[in-house]
Parts: sequence; C-alpha cells; structure tokens
Amino acid sequence: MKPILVRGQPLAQGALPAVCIPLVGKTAPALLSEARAAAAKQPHLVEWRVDFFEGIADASAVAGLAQELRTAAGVPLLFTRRSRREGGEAIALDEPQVADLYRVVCERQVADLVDVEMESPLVAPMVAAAGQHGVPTVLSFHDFQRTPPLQELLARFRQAKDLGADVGKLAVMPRSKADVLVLLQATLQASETLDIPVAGMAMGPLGAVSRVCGGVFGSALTFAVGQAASAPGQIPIDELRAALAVLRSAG
Ligand SMILES: O=C1C[C@@](O)(C(=O)O)C[C@@H](O)[C@@H]1O
Repeated sequence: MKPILVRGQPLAQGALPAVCIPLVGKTAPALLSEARAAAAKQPHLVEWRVDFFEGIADASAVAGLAQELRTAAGVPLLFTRRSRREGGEAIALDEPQVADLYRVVCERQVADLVDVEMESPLVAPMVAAAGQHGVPTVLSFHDFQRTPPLQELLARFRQAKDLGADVGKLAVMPRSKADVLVLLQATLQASETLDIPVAGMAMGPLGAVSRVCGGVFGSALTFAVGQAASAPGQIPIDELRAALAVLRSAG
C-alpha cells in the first residue's frame, strides 16, 4: 500500500490505512463540537462534508470555518463536497460555484486535501486550481446503486491517475459478497499498478468488512464514525481501531 502524503509526511504509519472521521454537522456550532469530539478519538484525518453545511453558499465563511475545524480536530482536514448524484446532500450551488468554493479554500490554504469527483464537468480546472496552491487532490467516484465490473473499477482508478490525482478513491454498493471481492480485487490491482495511493470501500452492511480489511488489499484510507456516519456501513472508530489492531498483530 502506498500511504497518503500530506506535506511529504504519511498520514498513517506502516501497512495500515489512514482512518478518517467525517464531519457532517449542518451548523458551525454542531461542526465544531463534532471536530472536538473527533480530536479526542485521534483519527489520522477528518473530512468536512461541506454539502451537509447550511452555510455552504458563503465561500469566505466556509474557508474560515474550515480553518477552525482543522484547528479543533488537530489533524489534517479533507475538504469534500459530495454531489447528489454520488450520494451527497442537495446544495444551493451550481457546479461553477462549487469550483469557486474549492478555489477559495485552496487559495486560503485551509484544507490539507480536497476531494473532487472525477465525474464533475469541472474536474480538470478544479484539479488544476488545487495543484496551483499545492493542495493534494483525492479524485473520487461513488456508485450507491451497484458495484461496477472489475474492468470498470480499474478504469476509474486509472482515470483518477490520468486526471492528475494524488489519491484515487472509489466507493461502491455491493449487492452480493462477490461484489465486495470485486471492489477489493480492483483496489489491490490498482495499488500494485498505479504510482499513487488508492482507496477502495464497499458500502452498506455487506461492505463493512472492506472498511476493516481494505488496507490489506492496498487501500490507503478508511472512513469511520466519530459521532455520525457519512455513508452506509461505516463502523464506529473505536471498533474499527480494535479490528485494525488485530490485523496488525496478525500481519
Ligand atoms: O468518499 C467517501 C467515502 C464514503 O462514501 C464512505 O463510503 O465511507 C464516505 C464519504 O464521506 C467520503 O467522501
């Protein structure tokens, strides 16, 4: 597994994936309280899912709050707007406004990583803007309905790399146990063939195992619940950590 780097430093040590707590509050006070609670759990990073935030339309306020959240959490911050199409919340911004929001966040250096959907029509300028300000990009793709076939998943990881990702990330919905294996297989192959870190997770109850063992199959990142989940199948961080410790001692 290739670790995710922030300012040249790996987020997690050894062969285990970085553990990320998502922050999904709707208001600044709720988010700050979530970030403080996350700090107590010592994740490797937090993700601000800004599509949940009711003040998303004010870019300057968002940038200010991103900085406060990062300070409160005491760990690097991944800044993410998840679109409706890929399982996020409805927001009042159109895609050019989202790109503008990302530009402000990157310009002000208030996020350590940004998540950009590779299906966004503005993916290229968003990646370019982040790169201009030295902010690494996680290029992501989510399918909440199904698990695409292996070749499609591999093509998605390759697409992330070709678009200039620092990290490629896929989250899919399994309909069978075999689907979970397909996701793990794609993650393993991509981790062995691409020169960027990759992350793969299967969602929902069937996919929960992938959040625990994904690192064994090359996934550099897993999401765990601090106070509230941002996607189905996420495991509370204390339980996930205990399971990862078992894998570490077995490995
Ligand atoms: O891309 C991801 C992965 C995710 O969908 C998950 O299944 O854990 C959770 C999202 O918050 C994050 O942006």
